[in-house]
Amino acid sequence: MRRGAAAPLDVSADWSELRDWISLLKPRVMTLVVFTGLVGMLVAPGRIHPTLGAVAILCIAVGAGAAGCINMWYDRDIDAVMRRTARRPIPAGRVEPGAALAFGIFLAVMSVLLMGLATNAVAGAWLAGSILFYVFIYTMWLKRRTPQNIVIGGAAGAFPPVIGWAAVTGGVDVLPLLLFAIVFVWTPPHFWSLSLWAHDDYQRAGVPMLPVTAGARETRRQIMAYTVLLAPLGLAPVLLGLAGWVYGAYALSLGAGFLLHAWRVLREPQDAAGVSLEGDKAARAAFRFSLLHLAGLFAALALDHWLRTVGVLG
Ligand code: HEM
Ligand SMILES: CC(C)=CCC/C(C)=C/CC/C(C)=C/COP(=O)(O)OP(=O)(O)O
Repeated sequence: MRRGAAAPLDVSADWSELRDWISLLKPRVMTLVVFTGLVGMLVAPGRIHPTLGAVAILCIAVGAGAAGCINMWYDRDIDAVMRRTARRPIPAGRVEPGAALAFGIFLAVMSVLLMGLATNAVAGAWLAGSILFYVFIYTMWLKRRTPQNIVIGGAAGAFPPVIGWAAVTGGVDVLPLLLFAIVFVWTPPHFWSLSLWAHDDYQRAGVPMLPVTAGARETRRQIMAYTVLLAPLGLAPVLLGLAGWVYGAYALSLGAGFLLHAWRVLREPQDAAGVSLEGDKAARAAFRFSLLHLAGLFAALALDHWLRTVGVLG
């Protein structure tokens, strides 16, 4: 190199390092979490300045991401032995565990403080509670101890609509509690569908997910049971007069669609031990549908609310 010439910048190295830090926040999973928070905010009565509303959504995104980052720090031992997670930045050795923990705690504290300052203390407290629940109750306590980890721990992922609502109103009401219940009951069939085909990973890591402790057949039955509960719960906002028929029509179709997927999971061709003969085809489809179901339900609620607000519907 000529004396005095600047050293070439290795942009690709910088980019892949940045990508690692971003991936610690589990951005793909968090998009739907943030969307449910946004809808909680949109359907809440009252007004919030658009800038403050955007800050509140950012806080939910960063807070949820921070919780995911601390989860990855704590789970680095089991993530290293699971095929699905072995390439994550900490087990792959690209990010120091201590640095990831500091990053997660810093973002968690900042998101809660900013939420409290930009909106109100109630929303800040709900956000803090969700992060603490996900980190301490789900990750550090239940995940490695009981197959009910998802059922109880799933509450953490159900808080965002309540947080969004609280950011606007400073309180809580029946509709956000119903939205909480919907995400809460949705989480087991969402996750257990995935765990049916990720079973070997969890077994190797010694994580007591339902297919490992109770077998695939029982997991399929439980998926069906929660989906049966979810369908009427999805309709509850209409039945209680808190949403209109547009939402009701979507809730009915999406609930029926999820039930059909759960039925196919139950009837999946399987051997005597319950192992799928088709590579868990039905479970993979049910997992994909679970994402469409929740996104569709919340989008329909926002649409229904908007149509009724502008007076297109009564
Ligand atoms: C304790 C509760 C939950 C557990 C254990 C769980 C588990 C998982 C797992 C293991 C994956 C695969 C992602 C990966 O390979 O990194 C996944 C994907 C996903 N989850 Fe969940 N989940 C939970 C709750 C939720 C909630 C509440 C939401 C949204 C409201 C959600 C949204 C998503 C989305 C959008 C994906 C797809 C991500 C992608 O495209 O890769 N999950 N979930
Ligand atoms: C506002 C706030 C704090 C929201 C939290 C959102 C939340 C709890 C989302 C759950 C999503 C998720 C990927 C769980 C997987 O945990 P896992 O450790 O079982 O999955 P892994 O094996 O992929 O790490």
